[in-house]
Amino acid sequence: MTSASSPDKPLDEFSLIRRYFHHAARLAGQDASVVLGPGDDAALLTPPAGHQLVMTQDTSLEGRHFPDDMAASDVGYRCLAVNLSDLAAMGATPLWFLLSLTLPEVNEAWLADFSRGMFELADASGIALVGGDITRGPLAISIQATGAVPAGQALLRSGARVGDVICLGGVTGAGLHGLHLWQQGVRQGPAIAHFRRPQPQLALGLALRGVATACIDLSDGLLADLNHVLMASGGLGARLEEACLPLDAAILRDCPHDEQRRLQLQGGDDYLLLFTLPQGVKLPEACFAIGRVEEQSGIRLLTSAGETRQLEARGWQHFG
Ligand SMILES: Nc1ncnc2c1ncn2[C@@H]1O[C@H](COP(=O)(O)OP(=O)(O)O)[C@@H](O)[C@H]1O
Ligand SMILES: Cc1ncc(C[n+]2csc(CCOP(=O)(O)OP(=O)(O)O)c2C)c(N)n1
Ligand SMILES: [Mg+2]
Repeated sequence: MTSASSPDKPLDEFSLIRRYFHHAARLAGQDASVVLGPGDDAALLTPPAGHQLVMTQDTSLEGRHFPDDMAASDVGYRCLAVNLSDLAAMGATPLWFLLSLTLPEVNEAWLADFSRGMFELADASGIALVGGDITRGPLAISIQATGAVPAGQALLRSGARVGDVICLGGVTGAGLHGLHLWQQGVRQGPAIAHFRRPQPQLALGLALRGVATACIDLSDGLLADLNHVLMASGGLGARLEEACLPLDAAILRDCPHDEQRRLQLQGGDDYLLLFTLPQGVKLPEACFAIGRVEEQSGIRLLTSAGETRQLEARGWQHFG
């Protein structure tokens, strides 16, 4: 975040909220579920009949989740995207979100860009900002998002069964590759776009309801997140086929072989869906079948040379 502050007296907290985050007025009449948005002690919302609410929260910190020289509009977009990705993984339709902002100072240019980027994705995804909180401190953005699923239809991590096909909603690796390129000063190209503005797979999540046996979104890396599904499904294992693992064209071109594998299997920040399908179910468009769920615990790779290699389910971790 740059520190250009306004020469004028900074906006007070309430004016700032009204100026940049009172989006509810634009939603009036458009979203009848929001009885009261920002402005009262709490939001007042009407859940859709016959649905269960799906709630998630993710915090993004400058320097840890996004680089300190990332454009504010991309920061706004990204912080909401990572939460929508969790709703997608549950098969939920987005409804409402709360925004908790910790700001080192009032920088109006930054706030205008941040809110523009955030609302760009909010409007495109049909999710309404209904409240939040603002405090002073090192830049941190925490979003709590709520969605809905018809009762009993949420996609869970725990439903994978032996014999299920393990599938990917796209090509992994671009998230971390984008971060590495960013750190080298690159500011353009598909991997950078992917890192700046991850695209939550909401439509795929909806299409997988009643079809997929388990689902998760990839934030920490393919192996680490697949391991969450296998553990939640009763300690199962998996066999992945090297020949079926899709490799990003730019990674193939730019990176040495070991790095290609690391980005593909352990790179975080992909925000794609990983899901399991019962054998014989048609693979959704633009998805990849990469292996099978097995009884034997652990993740194995069947290499193109026909050897079986044990893989460590390592990925991004904040601690340890
Ligand atoms: N501080 C916390 N208190 C309660 N539950 C938490 C906390 N942090 C994470 N969780 C829960 O642990 C689970 C895994 O969280 P996380 O690793 O952040 O998953 P995700 O990648 O889906 O965001 C989620 O169900 C989340 O709600
Ligand atoms: C500046 C910067 N350094 C490193 C990363 C890589 N990174 C940070 S957190 C993370 C994993 C996802 O974040 P987390 O807080 O674990 O989200 P969750 O799994 O809860 O969705 C990754 C891959 C990044 N995105 N930005
Ligand atoms: Mg989380």
